[in-house]
Amino acid sequence: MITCSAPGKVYLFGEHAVVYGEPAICCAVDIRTRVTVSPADTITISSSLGTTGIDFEVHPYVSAVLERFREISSFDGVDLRISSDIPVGSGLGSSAAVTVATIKAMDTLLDLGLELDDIAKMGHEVEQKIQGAASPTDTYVCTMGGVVLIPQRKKLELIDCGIIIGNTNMFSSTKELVGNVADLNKRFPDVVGPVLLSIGKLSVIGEDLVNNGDYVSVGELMNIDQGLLDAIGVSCAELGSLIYAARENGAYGSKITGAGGGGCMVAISPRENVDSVAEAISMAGGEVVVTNATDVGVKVECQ
Ligand SMILES: Nc1ncnc2c1ncn2[C@@H]1O[C@H](COP(=O)(O)OP(=O)(O)OP(=O)(O)O)[C@@H](O)[C@H]1O
Ligand SMILES: C[C@@](O)(CCO)CC(=O)[O-]
Ligand SMILES: [Mg+2]
Repeated sequence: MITCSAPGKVYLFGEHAVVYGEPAICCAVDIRTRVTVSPADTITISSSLGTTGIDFEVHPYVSAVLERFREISSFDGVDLRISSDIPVGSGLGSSAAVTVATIKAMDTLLDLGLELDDIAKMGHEVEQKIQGAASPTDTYVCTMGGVVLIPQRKKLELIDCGIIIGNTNMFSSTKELVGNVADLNKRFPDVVGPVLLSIGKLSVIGEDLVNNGDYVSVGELMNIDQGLLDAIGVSCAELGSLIYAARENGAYGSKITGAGGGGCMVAISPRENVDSVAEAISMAGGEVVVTNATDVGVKVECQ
């Protein structure tokens, strides 16, 4: 029996624009998905979503990973169990974490010796296949851990401040939100194009600010990013009220994280303000997760 885990993530800047090749800065957080595999005669996938075989309705990401391993290796079956602290479909990279943890678990079970870069690449291919369009960001950061700049795949300094997540508990599908932005861009390219370019500029400026620990400026740029994300239709009233509650109660900055349209917002704050920001988000109706950046990417938990 082998158990592997991978972390969730929050975006400081750049979700959606990164799908169009713009830069993004993304940070792994200390909330993890665990995948346990043992050899079996047939394929069984068990999670909070149900128990299935290969099933692209219920378990699309894991099914795609297992099909991929059928192409590169041979195995009769596998008993695969998922347990996760990352809320599903909420902008914290649950799909990337389950994909990458499954790849590492199958790699370890079949003794294939994949490198981390191979795992991130396979994870990206799986997200592209299932979502239609996907950037390499989520699968790369949850493979490598830390704070990463995409598309350069460059590690930045780990951020050392409070990270407070507020979950609206409204499910949102990344595939659907990415599709909505694509439609808007098709209809109004002269407006949406420059917005996506501006989002990309935030990461160009943000790289040094992150490395220098200038979280006041990082927070200001996160607030600008939120305005631009709202402009392309991926915010909503519930996210907005959590985002403003955080800003009014001591956050450096706050914004949607991930696909938006529901799911989670993220705030960064001085450590001494974490409690007041968390309480404000909770009072505004959000489910709060206080977390930290983590350098620990995908890993074997036990073997
Ligand atoms: N613990 C889990 N068990 C089984 N499947 C999961 C699990 N976590 C995520 N998934 C799969 O990932 C899908 C959600 O992925 P989606 O990309 O829409 O959201 P997300 O990854 O949480 O958010 P984002 O991509 O914005 O960070 C689920 O519908 C399911 O197919
Ligand atoms: C919305 C998006 O930019 C982030 C999802 O976490 C999609 C992607 O990068 O694949
Ligand atoms: Mg996802």
